[in-house]
Amino acid sequence: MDNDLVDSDCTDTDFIELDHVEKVFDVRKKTGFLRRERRQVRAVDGISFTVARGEMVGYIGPNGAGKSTTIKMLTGILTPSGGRLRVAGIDPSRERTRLAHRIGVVFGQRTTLWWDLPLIDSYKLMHRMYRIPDARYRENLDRCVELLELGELLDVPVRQLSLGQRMRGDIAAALLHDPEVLYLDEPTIGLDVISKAKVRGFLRELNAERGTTVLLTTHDLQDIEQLCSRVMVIDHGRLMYDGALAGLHEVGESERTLVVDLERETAPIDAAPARVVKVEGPRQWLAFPAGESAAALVARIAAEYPLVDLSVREPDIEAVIAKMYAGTGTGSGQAEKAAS
Ligand SMILES: Nc1ncnc2c1ncn2[C@@H]1O[C@H](COP(=O)(O)OP(=O)(O)OP(=O)(O)O)[C@@H](O)[C@H]1O
Repeated sequence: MDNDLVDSDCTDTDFIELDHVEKVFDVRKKTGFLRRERRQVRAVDGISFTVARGEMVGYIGPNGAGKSTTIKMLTGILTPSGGRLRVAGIDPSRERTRLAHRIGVVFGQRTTLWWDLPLIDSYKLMHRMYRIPDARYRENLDRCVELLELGELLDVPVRQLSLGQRMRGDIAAALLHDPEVLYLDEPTIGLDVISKAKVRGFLRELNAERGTTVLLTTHDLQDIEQLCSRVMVIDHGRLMYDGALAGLHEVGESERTLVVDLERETAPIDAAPARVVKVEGPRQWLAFPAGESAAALVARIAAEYPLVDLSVREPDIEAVIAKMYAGTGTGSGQAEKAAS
């Protein structure tokens, strides 16, 4: 990584910096045959936070919360309506091209690859577009091909790749120019368990080895649990929580579910504070506080019951956030305001 490229007006602790950032969209809505009403949608409503160099942070919230809008401002695609925003000391919307050499972006629902070209041709085009020195391009490509298992896929047109293969291809594309910051918008959406594990493993390694700063939006709490020590929750464009995932579970009093398969039907398992919420033959579902260790609970059950198999299900983000609001009485903020 090119540490010598770091701007002097940015320190390692405020590598990404948002200070009361706002984004307001003007929307025209048809209200009658010839009538249109102008409305303002306050997609991001005064958000402030900093991310240190090398941090991996989850950025989560319900649909329409303002996550993508924030990421688009952080890449320079959108200009904030108010507030101050810097990435590596750069104002993204003013110096979008300069910033592009320092950041990588992966949108899970869209691809940056050329649909009809073999994967390797997209990478060759990026090599030239970003003017990546040959040796560095080769080194980064080899590393991504190895760790993301892309070797067999390089000559396959992107349109023929599975979703998981395409996602790994997109992640490699975002990293060929050695970005210091990687924004990932739903990188595991629609992937099967094995593909998710590959993507997560790769991101962990990237962060550990290269110190790449990662900002991750996702609806999958396991992404956060396995990758991020810090999570920020936004809703209605406002920052509602910033801290550890375990703390979020406490605020939201959320529960995880342990699904156990026993050798035979038994009476409901007695393992407080976990409680049986459903029984179907030899399979039982136990809800337990998300902040508690699943390993300790499993060990207790395994010692007393004929356990054959088990899995742990995470609460979904919407449920955690809904409970969080129920506990604090917040979250009913108005995101939309009539402009005139
Ligand atoms: N270009 C736009 N014009 C008008 N409104 C917009 C525009 N882009 C986003 N919005 C609105 O801003 C709000 C925040 O949208 P955003 O896409 O940032 O949410 P999100 O948290 O990424 O949601 P999701 O999880 O569904 O992707 C929504 O109300 C959305 O309808």
